[in-house]
Parts: sequence; structure tokens; C-alpha cells
Amino acid sequence: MQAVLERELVEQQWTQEQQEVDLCLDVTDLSIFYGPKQAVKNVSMPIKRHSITALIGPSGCGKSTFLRSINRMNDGIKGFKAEGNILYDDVNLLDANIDPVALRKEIGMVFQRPNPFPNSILKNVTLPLKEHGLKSKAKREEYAETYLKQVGLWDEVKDRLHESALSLSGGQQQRLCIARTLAIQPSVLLLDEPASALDPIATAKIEELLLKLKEKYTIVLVTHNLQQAARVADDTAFFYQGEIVEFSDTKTFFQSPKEKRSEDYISGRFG
Ligand SMILES: Nc1ncnc2c1ncn2[C@@H]1O[C@H](COP(=O)(O)OP(=O)(O)OP(=O)(O)O)[C@@H](O)[C@H]1O
Repeated sequence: MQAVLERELVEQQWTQEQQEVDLCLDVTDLSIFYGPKQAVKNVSMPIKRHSITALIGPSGCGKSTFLRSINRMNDGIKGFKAEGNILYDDVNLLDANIDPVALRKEIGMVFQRPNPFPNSILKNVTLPLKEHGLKSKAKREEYAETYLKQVGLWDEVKDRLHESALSLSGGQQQRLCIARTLAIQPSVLLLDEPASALDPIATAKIEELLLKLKEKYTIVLVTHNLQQAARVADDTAFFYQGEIVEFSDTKTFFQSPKEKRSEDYISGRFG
């Protein structure tokens, strides 16, 4: 009897703790298929608001597929099918009536290779503002300055705003792409290996930026760089063959993983 009561108490406390966590995205039972191939298998993941969640795991384990399903970037792929729930403010983002264009304003994405528009540095940030209905040019330029400052690029580019964005270094281009994404005022940022094409100094700047941005945004980050996950993420999810092997706070994951496969992956024994 005593044991039953104790177990009930523990369960109650656990439920209370779960309820107290402020979730931005609550993924439950997500399965994703490309035709007959199942790339993501019954994945559940609570993604906390104003936190960085890192998705790690060997190549082909489903990290990008999972990430891209959050803002419905995979929708156009032939044979693609997603089942389960991705709750965002109690709305299932997988519902057929969700408008993917409106969704992508709320949940922005930055890709592996910096891909600025072949326009001026300034226009890379003012164009999305214009597309989203900001009519005043002066206001657009004012906002552009704010976003360029947010990504720590303003001082580096303020005297060359009308030069081509392609004249910037890779790291600067990637921070410009982040500024461009911020300009559409999302709440969530999805980043698919944003620093994998950058040198260590540019990578450090991106990591510093992510730590600053999480005060305002919720960040989900795919990375192959385990040290990067350990440095910046609050929570870490380890994917393997479409499943989540382990999800926990980053410190616990790297210092005392519960699963043998996590331990092997962290210590470089596979993947
Ligand atoms: N467009 C597609 N059509 C068919 N299969 C796909 C498609 N994109 C991905 N896949 C398959 O889905 C599985 C998961 O791929 P995904 O790109 O999500 O893995 P990943 O963990 O992000 O890999 P990487 O680290 O190499 O980017 C893989 O087996 C891959 O071959």
C-alpha cells in the first residue's frame, strides 16, 4: 500500500512539473513517410519556449525531416506523409487547413548553406519587410538596422549596406540570413546545421548569437557538431534510424546518458 501511495505521489509531482513547463511546441507520436519509407517513427518531443533544442544523430536518421515538418517544408515532396501531432498554441500544425505560408512567418527557417538574395545587404532585410506589408521605406530601413544589430552585423556592414550581399564572408552571409528571417517576426527559428559551412570563428559568432536570440525566440537546431549541441542547447534529442533514442536536458545527456547507444554515439563509437 505504502509503495502504491508513493508511486502515486511521484506521478502527481511529475504531472505537475510537466504542466509547469512552458512548452512552445509539443510533438507527439509523429511519424513521417516518404512513400513506403518511414523516416521518422512515433517521435514525441516537448520543445520549451525560449530554449534551444538540439537534434543530433548520424546521417540519415531523420533530423532534417523532423525539423522541416515543423513548418511544413516537406509538403511538396512526392509521397510525403506526416501523421501525429505538432501542437503549437494548441493547434496541430499538421492539420490540412493550416496555411503553410502563414505558418512560415511564425516559424522561420535558416539553412545549412548561407543563401542570401543576390541583392544588396540592406535589401536582404528590407525586401521581406516589404513583402509582409511594411509600406514605409524609412520604417523598413529602421527595422533593417534593428535586425542587423540583433545578429551583430550592423557595425560590420553599416558603411556598405548597398553592396551585394554576396560580397560578405560566409559567416556574415549566414548572420544576414538570420537577420532576414527575424525580419518576418517569427516566434520560432528552425536551423538546419547553420554553421556547418563556416570556420571556427564564424561558428563561435553564430553560437553566441543563438544564445542571445533564445531570449526572444524558441530555437530548434540540427547539428552534426556534438560540442556545439553541448555548448548551446538546453535540451538534446538523439535520433537513430528515425527514432528518438534519448531526449533530455543537455547536461544530463552528455554527462550521464541513460542509453548505451547514446553513450556510444557521444564517445564516437559509431556514426
Ligand atoms: N525527399 C526525400 N525523398 C525520399 N526519402 C528521403 C527524402 N529526404 C530524406 N529522405 C530519407 O529519409 C531519411 C531521413 O533523412 P533526413 O535527411 O531527415 O536525415 P538527417 O538525419 O537529416 O541526415 P543528414 O544528417 O545526412 O542531413 C533518410 O533515409 C533519407 O534517405
